[in-house]
Amino acid sequence: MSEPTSAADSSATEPTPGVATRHIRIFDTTLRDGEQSPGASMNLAEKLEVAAALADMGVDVIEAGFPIASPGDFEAVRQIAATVRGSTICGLARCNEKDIDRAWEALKVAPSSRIHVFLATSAIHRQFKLRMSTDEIVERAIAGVKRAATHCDDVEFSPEDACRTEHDFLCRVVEAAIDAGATTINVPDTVGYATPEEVLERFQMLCNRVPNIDKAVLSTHCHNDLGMAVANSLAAVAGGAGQIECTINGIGERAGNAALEEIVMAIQTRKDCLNLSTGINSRRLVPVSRLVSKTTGIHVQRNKAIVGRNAFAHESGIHQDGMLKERSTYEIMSPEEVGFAKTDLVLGKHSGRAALADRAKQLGFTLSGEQLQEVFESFKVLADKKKEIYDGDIVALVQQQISGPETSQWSLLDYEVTSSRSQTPRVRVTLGHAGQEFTEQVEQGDGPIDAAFWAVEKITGIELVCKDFRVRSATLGRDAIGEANLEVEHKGRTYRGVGVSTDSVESTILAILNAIDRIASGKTDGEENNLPQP
Ligand SMILES: CC(=O)SCCNC(=O)CCNC(=O)[C@H](O)C(C)(C)COP(=O)(O)OP(=O)(O)OC[C@H]1O[C@@H](n2cnc3c(N)ncnc32)[C@H](O)[C@@H]1OP(=O)(O)O
Ligand SMILES: CC(C)C(=O)C(=O)O
Ligand SMILES: [Mg+2]
Repeated sequence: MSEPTSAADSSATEPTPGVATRHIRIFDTTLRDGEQSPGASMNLAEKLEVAAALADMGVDVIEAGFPIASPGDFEAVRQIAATVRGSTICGLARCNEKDIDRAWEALKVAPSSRIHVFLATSAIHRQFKLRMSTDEIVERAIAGVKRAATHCDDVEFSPEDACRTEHDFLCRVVEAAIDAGATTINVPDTVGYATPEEVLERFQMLCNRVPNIDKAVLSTHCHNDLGMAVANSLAAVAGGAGQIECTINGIGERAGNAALEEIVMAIQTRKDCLNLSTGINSRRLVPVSRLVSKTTGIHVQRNKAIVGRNAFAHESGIHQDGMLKERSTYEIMSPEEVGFAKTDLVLGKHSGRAALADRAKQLGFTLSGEQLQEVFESFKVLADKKKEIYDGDIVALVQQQISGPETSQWSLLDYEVTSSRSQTPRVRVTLGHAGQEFTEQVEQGDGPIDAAFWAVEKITGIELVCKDFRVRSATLGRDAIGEANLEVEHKGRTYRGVGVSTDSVESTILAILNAIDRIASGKTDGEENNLPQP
C-alpha cells in the first residue's frame, strides 16, 4: 500500500508516475437489476428522472430495463432511449428472438444503444433451470448474439452465473459469443459467491485463454450476497475488465449489486495505487443517491459508505479534536467531493470540549477556561439524556451558564410530579442549600408547574409573583429540550430566570431557582449579565 507523505496527500492522491491511467466504463443497472430489488419498482416518470440524473452524472451506459418483461418496462426503455442524451441506452433480453426484437423496438430511437443478451452457463443453471446441454447453450448464445447484431453493432453478452461455470466451458462460450458479434463480454458473479482472488484469477484466465478476447471489452457484474461486490469488481478490473456494472446505493437482486458510489470513490481516492479513472462527476453522487432512495423507497443506512448520513459525520471527541486541527486525520475524502455540503461534527455524549467550544463559537459564544468547563459539564448531563445535541441546545446551555449566578445558592437535587385530569397536582421537590437538603411536598395549584412554584417558595421562603412565564422547545424532535423563561416580582422589583431540561417541569424549577439566586444576589432585570447575541 502506498503511504501518504503528508496530511494533504491522503485525500489528494495522484496516479503512480509513469503508469498510464486506465479509463473504466461505468455501466449503471439501477433501472434494471436495481429495480429487481423487492419493493423498488419505479413508474415511468420516476425512471425518466433517474435516467436523466445518471446521464448528467456521466454514466457511460444506462441499462434502462428489460423490455419484454412488461408493457411498462418497454415504454420506460423507449422513452429513456428517446429523451436521455449523453449515455448509451441498453436493454436486457433473454437469448430468444422475441426478447431481442422487443428490446430493439424500444431502443432503436436512441442515438447510442446496446442490446444486452444473457444466457446462463453454469452446470446448476444448465441442468435445473434451462435444462439444456452445453452444445445447446453454445448454439443458443451464438444465435442470440447474431440476432442482436442484426439490429445494432453494440451487443453485450452475459454468461449468467459465469463465476460458477467450468473454466473450459466458459472459455468456449465467450469465444463463440465474440465470434458471433458480441462487443462486450460481461462475466457476472450472479449469486455473489466468488472471492476477490477467484474473480481476479477468472478474468486473468479468460484474458490468457480466449484467443479473440481482445475484440471485446470485458465487464464485471457482482452481487453482494457475501458483502464482496465492490472488492470483487475491483479485482475483476485488476484482471482485465474495462467495464463495471453497478447500481446507485448498491440496490439490486437480493443483497444487491456493487454500489456505484463506492466503486467511483475507490477509484478516485486510490488513484495512487489503482491508476484508474471514470467519467463520473463525483459531486453528483449524494444527490443521485437521494433521488434513487426517494424514488424506490429504499432507505440508505446511516453508515453506508460515501452517501450515508454518517459517512462524513464525527461524534467522538478525539476524532472531532483531530478534525478541527487537521481534516485529513479522520477523513480520506472531502464531503464536497461526493456532494455533501460539509463535514458534520455531531455533538453527542462522545464529544469533547474542543468540538463544543468550536460549535459555541460558530453560534456566537466564545467559551474558554472555567466557563467552557461548566457548559461542558451540563452538556454531558444533557447528552446522556438525548441522542443528539442541536444548536438550540447549545445556545440554551450557554445562556443558562452566562445568566446564572457566580455561585449558585440553591440547587435542585430531586423532584417528583404526579398529575392527572381528576386530581390536584402533587409535587415533591428536594433542594440543596449550604450543604443541607430541604424537601417539600405540596398538593395544590392549577397544574404541576404551579405546584412547583409553591413548593420552591415554601422551601426558600421567598415569595414570588409570576409576571411572565414561557416554555419553548429549544430544539427539534420529541426529545427536544425545553427552555423555561420567567419574569417574577419580589418586593416590587423584577427578576428573570432561565432553566433548560428535556423535562419542562425540571426546566421550570431551574428557572425559578435561577430567579431566586438573582434575588439573593440583588440582580434585577435591568442589571442582567450581558448575554451575547447568537
Ligand atoms: C440474473 C438476472 O437478473 S436475469 C433477469 C431477471 N429479471 C427478471 O426475470 C425480471 C423480468 N422477468 C419477467 O417479467 C418474466 O420472468 C418474463 C416476462 C421475462 C418471462 O416470464 P415467463 O414467460 O412467464 O417465464 P418465467 O419467468 O416463469 O420463466 C422464465 C423462462 O425463461 C427461461 N430463461 C431463463 N433465462 C433465459 C435466457 N437467458 N434465455 C432464454 N430463456 C431463458 C427459463 O428457462 C424459463 O423458461 P420455461 O418457462 O420454458 O421453463
Ligand atoms: C443479467 C445478468 C447480467 C445479471 O443480472 C446477473 O447475472 O446477475
Ligand atoms: Mg444481476
